Amino acid sequence: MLGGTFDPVHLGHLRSAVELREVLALDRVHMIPAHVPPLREAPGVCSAERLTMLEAGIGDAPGLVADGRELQRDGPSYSTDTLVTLRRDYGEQTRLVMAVGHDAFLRLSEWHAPERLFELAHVAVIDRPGHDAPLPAALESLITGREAQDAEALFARPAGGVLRIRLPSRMDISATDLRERLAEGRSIRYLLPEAVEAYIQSRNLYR
Ligand SMILES: Nc1ncnc2c1ncn2[C@@H]1O[C@H](COP(=O)(O)OP(=O)(O)OP(=O)(O)O)[C@@H](O)[C@H]1O
Ligand SMILES: O=C(O)c1ccc[n+]([C@@H]2O[C@H](COP(=O)([O-])O)[C@@H](O)[C@H]2O)c1
Repeated sequence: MLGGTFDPVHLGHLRSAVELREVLALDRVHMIPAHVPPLREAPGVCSAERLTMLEAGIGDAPGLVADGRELQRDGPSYSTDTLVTLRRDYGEQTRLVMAVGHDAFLRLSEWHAPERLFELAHVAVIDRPGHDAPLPAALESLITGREAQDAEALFARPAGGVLRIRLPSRMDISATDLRERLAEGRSIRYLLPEAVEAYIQSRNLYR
């Protein structure tokens, strides 16, 4: 699972998904837009449009799935609730991984039921350029004893571990920067898939 606000999806997300799948030999990466992101203000673009952009961005990429399951629930889109549904789909013994960028990981101890999260999945932390702040004390204690040195050690169990990953193509791209560029009438070309740019232009989003 790679969840996000995806407002809009960009190449930082998509390359991370492709490389996670390769590096961890995953069958599938479910990219799941948050309907109601729990720890940030409501996005300017509705979840249905963010899902449409994600579908356009993924195109026919093997193993990547634009998964709209969080749009089916009201209230904050807690990742534990989503992982419960993925667990139900894949069964108790399947190894599940929730991937987050380092910036999102830093706030994990503020999430809804973080201990429960580790009963449901492993957490893979993706290194992200410009985001190297040290872990807060509450997070350090949450992950004590959970860190795995490599994928083999992580996957000895179906859930409960933490793995830090430095993916080959780290990209200094953020949705915040894309929204600012669009608001200022500057180019976003080559920072996200052309199909997503075309959708944004056709709907005049982020102006
Ligand atoms: N360039 C990137 N490289 C690696 N991980 C990323 C990158 N951009 C986002 N992520 C991760 O993808 C997930 C979803 O991110 P999100 O949709 O919030 O994108 P964002 O670019 O961080 O957006 P915003 O600037 O609006 O906060 C988070 O776990 C985030 O850390
Ligand atoms: O479950 C939570 O409490 C929770 C709190 C904050 C963020 N998340 C999830 O983390 C992912 C990245 O969030 P964001 O805000 O960085 O786009 C996305 O799937 C969110 O739903 C989840």
